[in-house]
Order: sequence, then structure tokens, then C-alpha cells
Amino acid sequence: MNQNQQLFAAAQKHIPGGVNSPVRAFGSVGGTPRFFKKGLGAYVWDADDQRYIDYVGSWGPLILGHTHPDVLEAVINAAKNGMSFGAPTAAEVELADLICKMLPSIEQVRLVSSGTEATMSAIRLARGFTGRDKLVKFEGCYHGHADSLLVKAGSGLLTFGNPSSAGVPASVAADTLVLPYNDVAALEALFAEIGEQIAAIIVEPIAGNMNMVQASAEFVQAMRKLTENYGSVLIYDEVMTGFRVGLQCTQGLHGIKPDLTCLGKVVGGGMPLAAFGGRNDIMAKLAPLGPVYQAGTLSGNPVAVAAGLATLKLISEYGFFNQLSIQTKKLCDGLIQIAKETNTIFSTQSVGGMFGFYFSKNIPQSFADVMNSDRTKFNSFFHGMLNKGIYLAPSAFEAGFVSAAHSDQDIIDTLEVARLVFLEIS
Ligand SMILES: N[C@H](C=O)CCC(=O)O
Repeated sequence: MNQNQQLFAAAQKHIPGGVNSPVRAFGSVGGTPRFFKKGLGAYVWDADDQRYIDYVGSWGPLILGHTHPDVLEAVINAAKNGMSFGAPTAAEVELADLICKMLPSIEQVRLVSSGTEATMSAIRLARGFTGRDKLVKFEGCYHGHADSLLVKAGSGLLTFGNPSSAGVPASVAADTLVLPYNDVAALEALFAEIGEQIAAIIVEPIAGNMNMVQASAEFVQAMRKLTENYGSVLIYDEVMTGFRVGLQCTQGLHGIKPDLTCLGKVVGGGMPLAAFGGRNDIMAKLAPLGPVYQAGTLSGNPVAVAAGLATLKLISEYGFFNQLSIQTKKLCDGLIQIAKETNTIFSTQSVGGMFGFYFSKNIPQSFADVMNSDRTKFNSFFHGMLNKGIYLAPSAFEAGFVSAAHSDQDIIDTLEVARLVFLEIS
């Protein structure tokens, strides 16, 4: 047994499934998860000292690559002054100001510790604000693991083939109404029927938890118009896309202002930090100002805030997203070219530093399209790449990420490996 195998066996003794989050377990692709011991720039090293070019980036946060020197320095300096106070700090005021400056839809923001906390709190707030219970979500979207959101969800639930979790009371799930993604007619019909009862729509505006599916312009406009007309709250879950697809996130690309936005991943620079924020009148309902309770001992943790601030400052530098988009597109264009040359049915797309690839002729527009892609082929591709030093997400239902640390040579090396693997599996 190699080190990864030994560690996985040992891990299963005291950690359920040997992992602290299900998607890490290589569930649908099979095989042994890699246990990482080091990350630097675009690379990670596993317990057997195998180096990989990393396109997972801790599932999205590491837009600058692993252990960026400025982020590291900020974290070390902050930690030296205290790991946690459970009290306000100047740095969290600076981060809140910066977020509000970068995203015009956010007038007030609250910092939390995970994406799940952000979405869970945003939904409670939307319900408290509207006095309504019903929530609309879309099939294949994953908004963290709060009870009311584990209904027909993507990410690890899809990976393990169980899109609605056990342990969620039917009474809780009953208020979550699930519609197909990008289906304007279904959305209009639901609002026409019970629009006055709907507290909120929550959506991944670019769904990264069923691989990568983009909301159409018509769908975005319909969500905005219907929520405005019926007094419901539009929640953009930009935990994955926030500061990843562009400096003003997906909402900037869509040219709309959601009522509430959830952020995570990049905003915390690789540390446990997330946020939710939006309109003043809605945020004013939060305790201690209003009746909606939300709290957290580690919320606004100074070390995490330092990582977030350092990261947001670096990605705000002129040309950052332009360069990141070019690099990500180079990868996708290269893959398409190789797929053509090897007669592989394949499609791919990218926005900013986020990409999806599918063993299907056309880029998926819905959950059903993703389900119809050739996932057996995905698994073979994944393992072929992994064995040759390229680390992709171990699931056909997760997006990929390019960081500023991925060099031209890294992309060239990745494409060379992809060519070999396409030939192997075609
Ligand atoms: N898709 C998930 C979050 O974005 C992947 C991370 C996890 O569930 O551990």
C-alpha cells in the first residue's frame, strides 16, 4: 500500500468515510483520495510526493494559487496579534467596506464562517423580511447543507446519487419548491399560482455544483422581474462565483442587482470566511437591529479577514481578470482542439477563472443535460489525468478552477497530458 492508501485506511477508523466532506472521497469516480501535504502556486503534492497541477484550488477559493506570499504574510501577521477575539476589529470594517465598494448591490454585509452559514442566514432573513415561508430553488443547484436546501441539490449529493438528504423533516422540505434551471415558463407559472407566498428565489447564477451551467439572459430577467413584481427576495448565491468569474461577480456580468448576495471561497482567501449582504432595508431586519437572529463566535475571524483582504486587493489590480480569463480560455480551447483531433464527443466553457467540461456534444443548459453527459467517460478521463499528475475535481458535477499561478507552461503541460488521455479513452 502506498502512503495515500495507508492514510485512507487509517482515516476510515475514526472519520466517517475517511473524509471530512463527502466529495473528497472519490465516491463516484472510485479509487483512493489523495492526501495532500503541500501546496505552492499551481501545484499540490500528495503523501507519496507525487506533484499535481491543481485545478480544484480547494474547490474554488485559491484564485491566487496556493500559499501566495502576500496572503501568507497577512495571515501570519494577523495570527501574531491574536487568533480570535469574538469582538469587533478594524480589519473586518475594512473588509465590509471593500465588499460594499466592489459590489454595488451590497449596502450592508455580515461576515460568517462558511458558505452554508451565508445561504442559511440569507434565507432566514428573506423569510423574516417578507413574512413568507416558501423558497424557490433550482434542480442541481447546491447552496450548502442547511436542511431546507438539501432538496434536489447538486455537488456531493449528486456525486453520491442522493440529491435530497435523509434527516431533513418533510415539513421543512415542504417549503422548498424546486424548479428546473433555466426554465422561464415553469418559473412564471409558479409565481402566477402562488407568487404572494414566495419569500425568495435562491439561485447559483452560474451553477458550479452540477459541473457548470450558466443562467440564460431570459432566465435572469424573469427571476428579477418576478421577484420585484411579487415582493419576493432575489438571492444570488455567489459563494462559488463571487470574485471568481469577475471583479463584480456574476451580477456584474448579468448587469442586475440581486436583493441579497451570498459570498464565500475567494472572499476568504482560503480561510473559513463567507458573507451575506444586500439592501439596507432587508439587512436592517438582522439582530441586533431587527428580529431576525443570526450569530457566530468565529464570524469575522481576524486571521480569515486578513486573508480575504489581501486576496481582494490583489485581484482588484488592473488586468487581473482579463489575464485569468485568457488563461482559462486557453485551457478550454486547447481541450476542444484535442477532442476534435481525437474524435471525442466533448464540450467545455469558461467564465473568468471557472470552467466546466462535459463528455457531451453541446454545453449543458440544465440539470437534465448534465445527467445525459457520458459520466463513465468522465471517470476514465479523471483517472487518466490524475495518474499523469493533473488534479481535477473528482466528480462530473463540480466546476474546475484556474488560478493566477497557472503559467502558460502549466496549461501546455496539462494539454499534452489531456491529448494522451483522450487517445487512451476514445
Ligand atoms: N461543491 C462543493 C462546494 O462548493 C464542494 C466542496 C465540498 O462539498 O466539500
